[in-house]
Amino acid sequence: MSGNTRPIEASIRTDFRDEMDYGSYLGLDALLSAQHPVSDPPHHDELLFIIQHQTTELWLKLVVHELRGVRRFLDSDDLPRALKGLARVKHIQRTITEQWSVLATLTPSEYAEFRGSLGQSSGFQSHQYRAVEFLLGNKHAGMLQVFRDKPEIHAQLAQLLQEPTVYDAFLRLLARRGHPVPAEILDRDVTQAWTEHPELIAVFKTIYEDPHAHWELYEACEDLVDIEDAFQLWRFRHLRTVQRTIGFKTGTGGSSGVGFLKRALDLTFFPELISVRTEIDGPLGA
Ligand code: HEM
Ligand SMILES: N[C@@H](CC(=O)c1ccccc1NC=O)C(=O)O
Repeated sequence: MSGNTRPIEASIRTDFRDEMDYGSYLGLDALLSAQHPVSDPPHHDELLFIIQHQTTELWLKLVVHELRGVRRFLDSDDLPRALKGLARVKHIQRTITEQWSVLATLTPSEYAEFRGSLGQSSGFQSHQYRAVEFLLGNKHAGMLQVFRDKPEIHAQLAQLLQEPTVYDAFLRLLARRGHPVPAEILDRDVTQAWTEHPELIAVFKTIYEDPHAHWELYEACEDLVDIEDAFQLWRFRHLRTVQRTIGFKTGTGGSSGVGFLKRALDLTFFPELISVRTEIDGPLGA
C-alpha cells in the first residue's frame, strides 16, 4: 500500500440515504448550479467574474444580517453583543476587500472579450449593497427606482429606508445612558441621509477625553470608525480594479464609471466621529 494513502476509518459514515448530508444541508445543488455564463462562445474568465460577485453577495447577506442584529442589540441596551456583531462585520469587510486581488487577475483584454454580453447589468443594481448603505446611514430614496420592477426587493429596501440606522440606534442608546444628544437628532427624519450635526461632537468629546469612564461606548465609537474605514477601503479597491480593467469607459449601469465611483470616496457615515478627533485635548492640551 502506498504510504501516502489515508484509510477511510470504519466509523466514518458513507451512507446518507435517510439523513441530511453535507451537500443538502448547505444547498450545494442550488449554489453550485447558480453560475450561468452568458458569453457566446463561452469565455473562460467569465466564471471568475460571476463567482467574485456571488461570493461578495453571500458575504453582504451576512453583513446585512449582522448589522440588523447590531441595531437590535443597541435597541435592547446589550452593548457587548452589539460590539461582537460589529467585530464580525469588520472581518467580513476585510475578506471582501482582500478578494479584489482575485478579480484583479482579469486583464482588460479578457474582460473586453465578454463585457459586451453583460448588457446593462451593473453592481449599481445590488440590493444587498444598497441595504448595507441604508443600514449605515447613506439613505437615498432615489435608489429605490432601480428596483421598481422587483416588488419584493423594493419593499425590503423601502422598509429599511423607514427604519433607524445603526448610528441612530447608537445615539439613542447614548441618550438613554445620560449623554446629552439633542432631541432633534433623536427625532430626525430617518429616511434622510445622515448629515453632520456639530452639536454631537461635544458628546463624543466627553467620551474620548475620558475613555476609562466610558469604556464600552468608547469601544463602540472606535468600532464604527473601523467599519467606516473598511467600507472606504472596499470602495477604493473597487475603484482601482475598475480603473485597471475598463480605464475611463462609461459603466454598463449608465454612470460615468470611475468618476462616479470616485465621488463615493468623499462620503462619510459617521462624520462627528471623525470631527471629534480635531477637538480632543490631552492633559497638556496637545
Ligand atoms: C471588472 C469588474 C468590475 C467593473 C469594471 C465594475 C464597474 C463598475 C462601474 C463602472 C460602476 C458604476 C455604475 C455603472 O455605471 O455601472 C460600478 C458600480 C458598482 N459595482 Fe462594480 N465593477 C466591477 C466589479 C464589481 C464587483 C466584483 C462587485 C461586487 C459585488 C461590484 C459592485 C458594485 C457596486 C455595489 C456598485 C454600486 C456602487 C455605488 O452605488 O456607489 N462591482 N461598478
Ligand atoms: N459596471 C461594469 C459591469 C459590471 O461590473 C457588472 C456587470 C454585471 C454584473 C455585475 C457587475 N459588477 C459590478 O459593477 C462595467 O461597466 O463594465
